Amino acid sequence: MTATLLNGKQIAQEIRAEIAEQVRRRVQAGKSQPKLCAILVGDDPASQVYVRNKERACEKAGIAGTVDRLPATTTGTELLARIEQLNHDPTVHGILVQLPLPKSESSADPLDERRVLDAVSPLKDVDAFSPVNVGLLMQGRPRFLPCTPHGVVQLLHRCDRPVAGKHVVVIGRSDIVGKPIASMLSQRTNMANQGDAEGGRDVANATVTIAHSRTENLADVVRQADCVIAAVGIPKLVTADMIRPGATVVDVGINRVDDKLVGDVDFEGVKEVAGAITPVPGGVGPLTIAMLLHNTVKAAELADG
Ligand SMILES: Nc1nc2c(c(=O)[nH]1)N[C@@H](CN(C=O)c1ccc(C(=O)N[C@@H](CCC(=O)O)C(=O)O)cc1)CN2
Ligand SMILES: [Mg+2]
Repeated sequence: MTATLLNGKQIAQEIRAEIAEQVRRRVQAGKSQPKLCAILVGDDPASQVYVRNKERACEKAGIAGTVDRLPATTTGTELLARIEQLNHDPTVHGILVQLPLPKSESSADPLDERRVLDAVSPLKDVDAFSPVNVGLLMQGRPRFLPCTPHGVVQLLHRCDRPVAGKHVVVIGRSDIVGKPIASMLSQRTNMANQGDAEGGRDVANATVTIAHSRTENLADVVRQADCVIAAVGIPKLVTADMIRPGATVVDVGINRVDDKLVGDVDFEGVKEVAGAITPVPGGVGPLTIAMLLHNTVKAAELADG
């Protein structure tokens, strides 16, 4: 069997076109142009590419996008002060701090990721990393959905891969992907809130298992899954023998091995067993940026009152 390819790149393009149209209508109605400010500290090459891609995606969608590029020598106090400025700037609707932050050069005044993310106003927190937004999501009344998990939900929804009543195994328990996707897929209502739900399937009400580095007999656990979501950051961890025939396999991993991009799934082997599979690149990654645009428009709507 050869799996259906879940083309995240194409779905991201569809979503971005929908958002561009939403922004066009919004501005035509006399409302403000949504504005996103990204903060990039240091010179991590991958982060520079992601932030540049966010800037470009904003521009194409009619969203104003700016990037604050700060040196790796920036202190915790300086970064918190910049976030506070943006929190109070009424022209800025969305704020994000690109992760990872560099290893601090100032031991007296370090860049503390938790403190930095906590400082972003929950009403402008388009990454949905603040404790307020995480709490709202856990309670089933999200304000912003975290971008990568929302991308996965959109992918399953738009590719007609229902998970209601099914067993989803999430491999990985990060705050950015594993924990929120497990929460979203197990909730009572569909979390996919971009675009028209018609034609899609219920992406909620799943039975979810979270597996991780301490899980015993990982292969046995994964073999029980109707849908596997791999977000653990270990290249090609998920192999064909771990997959139930016909299962849906979503690869969130982006690992650089010998200058090549490799997912957490052994794509060549698994595609012969799975019912559907995302590639890397071109799977979940492009949806992260599409869902960031969605959240930026939502932040502008919240500011409308
Ligand atoms: N503040 C944030 N930091 C980080 C996030 C985030 O959502 N918010 N996620 C990742 C990085 N990221 C966006 O920031 C991101 C990663 C990958 C892609 C993507 O499109 N990947 C492509 C491959 C691109 C490549 O060649 O590297 C793909 O998978 O097809 C988009 C966004 C960590 N930090
Ligand atoms: Mg991918």
